[in-house]
Order: sequence, then structure tokens, then C-alpha cells
Amino acid sequence: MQLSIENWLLERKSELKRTLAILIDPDKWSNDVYFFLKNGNKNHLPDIFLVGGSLLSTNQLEKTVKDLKSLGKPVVLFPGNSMQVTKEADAILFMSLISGRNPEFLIGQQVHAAHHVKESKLEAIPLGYVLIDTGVPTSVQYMSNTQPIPYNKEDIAISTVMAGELLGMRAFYLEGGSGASKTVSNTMIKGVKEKTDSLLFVGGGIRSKNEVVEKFEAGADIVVIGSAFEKNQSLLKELYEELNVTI
Ligand SMILES: CC(C)=CCC/C(C)=C/CC/C(C)=C/CC/C(C)=C/COP(=O)(O)OP(=O)(O)O
Ligand SMILES: O=P(O)(O)OC[C@@H](O)CO
Ligand SMILES: [Mg+2]
Repeated sequence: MQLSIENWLLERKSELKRTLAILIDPDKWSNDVYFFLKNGNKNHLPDIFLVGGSLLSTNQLEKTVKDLKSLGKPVVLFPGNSMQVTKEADAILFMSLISGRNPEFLIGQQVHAAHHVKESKLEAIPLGYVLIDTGVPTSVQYMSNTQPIPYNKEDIAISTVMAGELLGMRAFYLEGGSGASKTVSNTMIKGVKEKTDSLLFVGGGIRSKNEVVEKFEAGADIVVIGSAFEKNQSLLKELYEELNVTI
């Protein structure tokens, strides 16, 4: 029987395998990037693709997901709003922005999406999204109209994740937002890790192989790279060749 995406990620976690995710913004998806991935070395593909954006201004979500699916890797929706749902994906991070206090992103968007998600039979992974202030405002902060957790307030981040877990969330996404000027601190990742066994995604501003390794060593189960891959697709090759990140 095929494992659900969540169980597959949990199995990798229990085997201490590091999972590298590439975030694809459908607005930036192009045939060039597609053929680069399709024709390149299959060993240099990430373990999993996330697809989403805090704002989509093109109608390319379905095409992007279908193209990515053809590469043979799991494709998981990482939706910025209720419109970013398509049954073509393998799963959806069904998330609530728990670092913020905007009801629209705590529960409003989820209510809008609920029927569509159920009917699509997508696997939904209940996830707490935790935004950290890394100094420069990000799209997600602006679009969600929420205040991120202060950079050095590990205790707030830890309590937020604990509360999410008590509410039944099974995964957390700790991040500074796309293109963050600095990454979430290793101290914060370690602190959160000590208090939860749930799946931990870490992203935002991760640009180099050293940062990828650091975040895994601090406790990330899944490290997500978006902007750096958009700028330089060969980054994947470098990461796999020099770091063996998944093994
Ligand atoms: C469960 C459903 C259907 C929706 C949940 C909606 C919520 C709560 C979203 C959380 C907040 C949010 C807007 C997250 C977006 C995360 C994301 C896909 C970021 C990608 O980066 P961008 O923010 O688009 O960055 P750029 O502007 O740099 O492209
Ligand atoms: O684009 P970057 O900075 O890599 O961030 C990826 C993801 O965590 C954004 O939500
Ligand atoms: Mg985007």
C-alpha cells in the first residue's frame, strides 16, 4: 500500500533522513525551468515540491502542479489563500497562521477551502504556520496582515507551536517569509524541536548549502528553498553533490 505523504515524511524523519523541498511559485513557473528539471540528472531533483504563493497573479497553478508531477516527485500545495487548491497535487498543507491574530488566516480561508479540499480527496496535513520577524517586511506578512513573532523570542515561538500541537496540528512551518533577509535562528529551531515531535518545516531566506545543513542540524525535518532556486537552478546540483542532503 502506498504511504500517505504525511506518513512518508514521518518515516523519513524516523530514519533520520533529511528532506529537501523546493518551493515553486506558479507565477514564476516557465518551460525553461520545467525542461531544466525534466532533462537534468534525476538524482538532483528535490525530495518533494511545494507549490504556492502569498498572491497568485496568473492562472498557472494546475499546469505547474501537473508539470511537477510528471517529474515523479511528491507535489504538495502550500497555499497562500483558499483559491490555491487543485486536485492534481498529492497533498495540501492545510494551514493556519498561528503566529498571527488575524481570524481570516487563522480560520477564514480554511472555511472557504474546506468543501473544495474534501471533494478533491486531497490528503490534508494540518499545519501551524509560524512567521518570524527577520527585520524586513515580507509578502506573507503584508498579505496576511499579521505581526510576526520577534526574532529573538524563542519562548513565544515554542509556546505557539505547543498550542498548535494541543489543537491537533501535526506539522509546523517555521519561517521568516520568502526572501527573508536572515534565516530563522538555529536557537529558535532547536528550542521548538525540543518541545515537539511533529514534522518541522523550516524556510525563508535559505540560500546556501551551509544554511541548509545548519537548519537540518538545528532540527528541521524539511528544509524549504524558494527564491534561491528561482535565481539559480544549479543550486540543487551543488547541494546534492556537495552535501548529500537527503541521504
Ligand atoms: C488552508 C488553505 C487553503 C489556505 C491557508 C491560507 C493561510 C492560512 C496562509 C498562511 C499565510 C500565507 C499567506 C502563506 C503563504 C506562504 C507562501 C506560499 C509563501 C510563498 O512566498 P511569497 O509570499 O509568495 O513570496 P514572494 O512574494 O517573494 O513570491
Ligand atoms: O523563498 P525563500 O526565501 O527560499 O522561502 C521559501 C518559503 O519558506 C517561503 O514561504
Ligand atoms: Mg511568491
